[in-house]
Amino acid sequence: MKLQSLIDRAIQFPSITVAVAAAEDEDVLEAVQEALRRRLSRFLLYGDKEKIIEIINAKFPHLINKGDVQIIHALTNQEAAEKAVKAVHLNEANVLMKGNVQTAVILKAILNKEYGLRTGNILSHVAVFEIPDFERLLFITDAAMNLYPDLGQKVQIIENAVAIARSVGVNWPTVAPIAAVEVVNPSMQATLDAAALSQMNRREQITNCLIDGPLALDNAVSSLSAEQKGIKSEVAGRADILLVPTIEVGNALYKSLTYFAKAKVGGVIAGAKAPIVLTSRADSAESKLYSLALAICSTKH
Ligand SMILES: CCCC(=O)OP(=O)(O)O
Repeated sequence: MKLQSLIDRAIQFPSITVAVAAAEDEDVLEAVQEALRRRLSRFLLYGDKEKIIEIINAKFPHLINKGDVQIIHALTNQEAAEKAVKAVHLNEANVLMKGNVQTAVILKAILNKEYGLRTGNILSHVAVFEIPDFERLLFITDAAMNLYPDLGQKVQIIENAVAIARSVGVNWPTVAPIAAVEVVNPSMQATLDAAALSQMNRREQITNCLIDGPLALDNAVSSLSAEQKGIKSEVAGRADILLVPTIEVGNALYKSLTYFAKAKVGGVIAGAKAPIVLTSRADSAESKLYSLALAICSTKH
């Protein structure tokens, strides 16, 4: 399965409005151009207006006369993030998109008690990868938001990721809580949580998916590795979603897939009032477009 399938799916939904925080970035504006070309969405671009127009004039001149794009000036990245979040809060936009702004700055606005986008649920990051020589899309959570989730938070992180996977057609995803080993070790919290999550799934406390762990990364994604190690698990070698134990594991895995394995990626924050497109600032325009498609698929239409 390819990430292009996300765009094919997103095209079928009615066009929505996306609020971009700190849009003064070439890759962001290229993704905007590609989304407009496919009639995926309209855009409210928040940021340094002069810089945005300068990049558009130099690189994407067709954008400037589009009625589907509105540019709103903001003095700082923080102001751009606040204004974009407020636009979603006020239902002027259906999706929020991180532009050239640090994750921490946009998260602060998202979590604002007055105008932020929190619901009762935990917010968590879900990334989906198309990896060369790997036959299916692989979801990884959480590489960007929750630092050291406890068991209760992991339950909600899985539920958010399952909802995202289902929104793009992976209807009964297999979930591997990842650890350094595939046996329960009382000294390793990740293995204890993985065992508890698997049992909660068996007892239908976590539904719409199949969870089994702990699994190490190799036996989660490779049946051969699982076979060689004698691991009997319905998820081993078949994992659709990898639940990582900490943000460091998730973020390093995310970036090693994109930098070393040349994977393509799309990423969103789930569990908020509206989907939030959140990639690394250094990700390509293509990745930002896939992320937008993922957000559109997961929007309540
Ligand atoms: C999903 C990756 C979040 C991240 O690490 O963003 P930056 O690279 O922009 O810090």
